[in-house]
Amino acid sequence: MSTLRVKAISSLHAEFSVPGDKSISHRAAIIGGLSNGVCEVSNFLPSEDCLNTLKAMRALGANFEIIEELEGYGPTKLRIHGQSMKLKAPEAPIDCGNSGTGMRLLAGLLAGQEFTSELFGDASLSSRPMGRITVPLAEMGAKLETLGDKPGCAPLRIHGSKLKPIDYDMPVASAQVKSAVLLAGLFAEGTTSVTQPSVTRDHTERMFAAFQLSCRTENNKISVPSGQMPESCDIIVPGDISSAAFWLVAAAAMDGSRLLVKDVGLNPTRTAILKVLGRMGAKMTEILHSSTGEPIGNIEIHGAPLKGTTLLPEEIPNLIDEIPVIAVAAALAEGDTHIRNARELRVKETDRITTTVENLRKMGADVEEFEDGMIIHGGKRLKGANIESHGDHRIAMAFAIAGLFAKGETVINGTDCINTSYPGFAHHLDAIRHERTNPEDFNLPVITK
Ligand SMILES: O=C(O)C1=C[C@@H](OP(=O)(O)O)[C@@H](O)[C@H](O)C1
Ligand SMILES: C=C(OP(=O)(O)O)C(=O)O
Repeated sequence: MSTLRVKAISSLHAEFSVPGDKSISHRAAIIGGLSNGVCEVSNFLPSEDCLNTLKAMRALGANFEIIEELEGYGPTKLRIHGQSMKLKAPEAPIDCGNSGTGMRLLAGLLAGQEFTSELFGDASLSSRPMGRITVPLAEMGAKLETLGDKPGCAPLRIHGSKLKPIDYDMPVASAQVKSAVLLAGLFAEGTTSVTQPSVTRDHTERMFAAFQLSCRTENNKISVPSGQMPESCDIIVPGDISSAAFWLVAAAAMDGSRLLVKDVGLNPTRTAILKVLGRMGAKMTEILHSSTGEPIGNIEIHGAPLKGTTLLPEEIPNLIDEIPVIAVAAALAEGDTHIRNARELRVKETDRITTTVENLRKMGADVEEFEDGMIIHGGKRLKGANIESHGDHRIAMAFAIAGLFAKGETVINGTDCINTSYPGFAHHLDAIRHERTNPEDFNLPVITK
């Protein structure tokens, strides 16, 4: 089991970009693989989650060629050969690894195929709820079996069939469920709609538009007609704001620091963290430099003494993956931070309410746990501790950031999981820990094939 050791730093002055967006990379692999030609994808995220989705699409017939590779990880630039909506039956069960997004989106895709397939994942993924997708997909006419030891959990056996369209009132604010139903909708006979209880990330809708698939959003109802063919196109994946969030928090909480994160996704359904850090007192400027498809830009942030805040219920889905590191920011801020209405955290890679609270307490923070979140009474000096990631990438990275502020050494146990979403995190952490200011020290090694 690998570990990271972190000590406090006194300044952070850096400029760099983070690897590609995980959500967008999954969708580029899936929709590119369905398209009617060759798609070049730049800044693809070569993390384990996205590589599993890419391999899944290859098992379904959509091959890819690597143009550029992040050394030791996988493709950052590739060419996907679309299958014009005609997938082949995979020869073996498909491994989704640790990825809820991969499994749920692929299940939607497979529900409409005229063959039987199986999806499985690691222990964490095998304990996450799949009923949220099997229910609407069964309503569309697919037969899905959950084969896991835990009821309603993976592995999934999917007996695909001709689908009928549904008008689905989604009970949870989940972009994965929405996307699974919309992908299935491409293979249904008629128009499929999903109504979401509040705005969730809209990368599927934007990716559909990039591939010239008609898809309408009106008052939180998203509708997709069937009988469409995705027109192949080239995709540039922006940097992942969920990865940038770790450094944004580090800079925000360090008075006198300056950080410039370049070429990062600024999709408004993902930027709630910027609003929260702004309310906490961080000084920020966003400069948008491209807004076709997915908005991309730079974020410049200056640290300041932070104060507590309350996360708004409608913000929760738009910063769900950033909550562990927001909790770290809250522990470093003066006053109370209320994180409630966030029950969804209990069904992520770990129960992130428990794992965040447990590790914050180990570091000396004052935290109250609730069924749907936590209240953090900030301002106590953090102390180094032995942190357990429990195999959860966001927990491992969030507490590496906490370690940059703690008295004494912080040891994070179980850091291999970081490759789920952020290859190169250890390199960036090393540059930050050594208080490097030269942008070149942050570059990750890319090999052209
Ligand atoms: O659609 C996506 O790409 C994602 C949606 C979110 O999950 P939910 O849809 O379960 O909220 C998020 O936590 C996950 O990391 C990525
Ligand atoms: C929850 C996450 O991802 P997924 O649901 O795809 O496993 C995450 O990346 O924090």
